[in-house]
Amino acid sequence: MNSLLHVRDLSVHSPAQPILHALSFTLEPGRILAVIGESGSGKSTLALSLMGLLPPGFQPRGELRLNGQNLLTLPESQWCQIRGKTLGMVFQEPMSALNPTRRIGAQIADTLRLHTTLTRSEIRDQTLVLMKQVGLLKAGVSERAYPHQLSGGQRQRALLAMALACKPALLIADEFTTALDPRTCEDMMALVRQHTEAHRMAVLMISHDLGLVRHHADHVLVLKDGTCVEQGPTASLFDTPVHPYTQALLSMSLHGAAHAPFTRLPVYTVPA
Ligand SMILES: Nc1ncnc2c1ncn2[C@@H]1O[C@H](COP(=O)(O)OP(=O)(O)OP(=O)(O)O)[C@@H](O)[C@H]1O
Repeated sequence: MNSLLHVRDLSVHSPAQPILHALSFTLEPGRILAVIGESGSGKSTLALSLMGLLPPGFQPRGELRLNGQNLLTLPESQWCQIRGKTLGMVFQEPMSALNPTRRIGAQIADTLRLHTTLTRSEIRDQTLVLMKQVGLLKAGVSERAYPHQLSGGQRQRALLAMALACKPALLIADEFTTALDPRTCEDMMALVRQHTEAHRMAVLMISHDLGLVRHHADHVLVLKDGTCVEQGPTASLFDTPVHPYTQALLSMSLHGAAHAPFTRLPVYTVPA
């Protein structure tokens, strides 16, 4: 089996309620898997499980294998080695992921310093290469700028530079394009695609933008109330959705709702 990520029977309980129910899927190197579903369906909980960042009191069960290793059994010290190196992460709100007191160049360099054996001058050169790749240099952003001196889109570009710095095997992207203008969004996705092709990076992408998902994802997994109701190759899932919930989700997007947060869909009960 070629899978980079093998999720089997992943369930997550919060102290109050079950959040995810026996999710199973695989992700191969170089592939993009999109997870879609209404607000509250558990997409971010899945992303946080994959990064070992579940809130206190949340209990994951099952198997989350990355390159064969079950992440759910790892101590925090080993998670710290994986995050930023094998696992890259980008989120919707970049300000919460950036240190407001450190310059952008230094924060990108930190990732390289932590996870590579590059020399000081190689790190400086590579930081500039990354800033160029994500379009920060072209936008006139200096490596000496602080996060508050950047626009939201520029901060997101800086976060992507940090996430891609160590050429991760898997990128978790949780609604990271939501606040971006269409041009920046396409630039960012193009860079992500370049990494999937050049470095065989796999991507688990969470998005409410079904146009973006259709254009960029290879596979799609549909979540409803923490349960996977349908998953499959993007073209067939969009062209011939089988599950009534998927049909309803996609028909909402046809009516122009793809770029807005989902409103509640008609209640559909998943058969036991
Ligand atoms: N820190 C938390 N404490 C308690 N419950 C939480 C917490 N975070 C999320 N939940 C609950 O877990 C469920 C799934 O939330 P989650 O954020 O994973 O959904 P989502 O699909 O990512 O939603 P959205 O699209 O709005 O980001 C919801 O019922 C939510 O209330």
